[in-house]
Amino acid sequence: MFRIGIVGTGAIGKEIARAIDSGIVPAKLEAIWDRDEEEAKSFAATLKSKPKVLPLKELVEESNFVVEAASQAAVKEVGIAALGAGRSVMIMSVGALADKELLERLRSLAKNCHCSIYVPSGAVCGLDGVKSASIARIDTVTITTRKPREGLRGAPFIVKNNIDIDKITEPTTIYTGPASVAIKEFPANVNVAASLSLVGIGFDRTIVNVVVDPTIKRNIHEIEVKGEFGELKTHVENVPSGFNPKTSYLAALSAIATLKQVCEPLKIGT
Ligand SMILES: NC(=O)C1=CN([C@@H]2O[C@H](COP(=O)(O)OP(=O)(O)OC[C@H]3O[C@@H](n4cnc5c(N)ncnc54)[C@H](OP(=O)(O)O)[C@@H]3O)[C@@H](O)[C@H]2O)C=CC1
Ligand SMILES: O=C([O-])CC(=O)C(=O)O
Repeated sequence: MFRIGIVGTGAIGKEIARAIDSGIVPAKLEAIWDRDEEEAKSFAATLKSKPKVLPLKELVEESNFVVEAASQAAVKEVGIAALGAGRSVMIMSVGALADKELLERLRSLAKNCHCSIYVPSGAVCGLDGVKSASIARIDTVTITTRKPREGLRGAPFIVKNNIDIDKITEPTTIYTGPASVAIKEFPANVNVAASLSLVGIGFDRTIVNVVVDPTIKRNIHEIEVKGEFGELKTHVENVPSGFNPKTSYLAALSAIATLKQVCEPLKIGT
């Protein structure tokens, strides 16, 4: 039986915890952790499985599968602690894996301990097709992320460039460039571009457009891929999480679906 530990109990971590608690994922919710320990404790008390609230080291010791749902900065610490102790890990803050050295370190730890690193599709659709297409030649990959103001507010790129997001009254492309840069400029907004880069043609050749769109209420991601296989286009209009407007509900659902797949013998999809 999987004994899951979750680091980060915000919008995604809470949804995952509730899904395990209610039996949607056939596993035990062993422990949770958040840097707001008191909040994590009150959340744990609302769950029927009453998970322990434990700092990273103890959480890893008590669990046999660790979920990172915290921040890009947390990925290194969580990944190394979990894989180093022989636990598989699921990473939500995928942008951290743009750091080639970190990615290689985590890969090699996983290989040595016969563990896996799971990266869910998150808030995008179509990674299955891109993964298949990448077996042959891919020429171009573009992702366009459109979010309402609240979905982008506070991003380093916006702050650094003094963009007054409240003065934007029509759909405006504020960034076009490689995923390698986008993921640093919008760390809480375009992790999807990182997942796409990992399955496709890498962080430098994946082009990201970020659009502030005050006319919409959903987080929209569009992917376009051209290659030897033909062409692929996906479009998803995500309901934002009620807890965190930057994060789409689908991202949490994708994490839950991935955990279900990890825990069950039947695996479907590319
Ligand atoms: N792969 C994908 O498609 C998607 C990925 N994401 C990413 O997934 C991650 C989780 O998203 P979400 O739940 O919406 O984020 P939230 O901000 O709602 O929740 C994250 C929680 O983790 C806490 N936290 C941050 N760093 C640490 C740490 N080192 N140790 C313990 N707790 C920590 C945060 O505390 P505090 O508030 O103090 O920072 C917060 O309570 C984010 O990095 C987000 O960008 C989001 C959407 C889609
Ligand atoms: O949830 C979303 O729509 C996408 C997101 O924030 C991310 O990829 O970081």
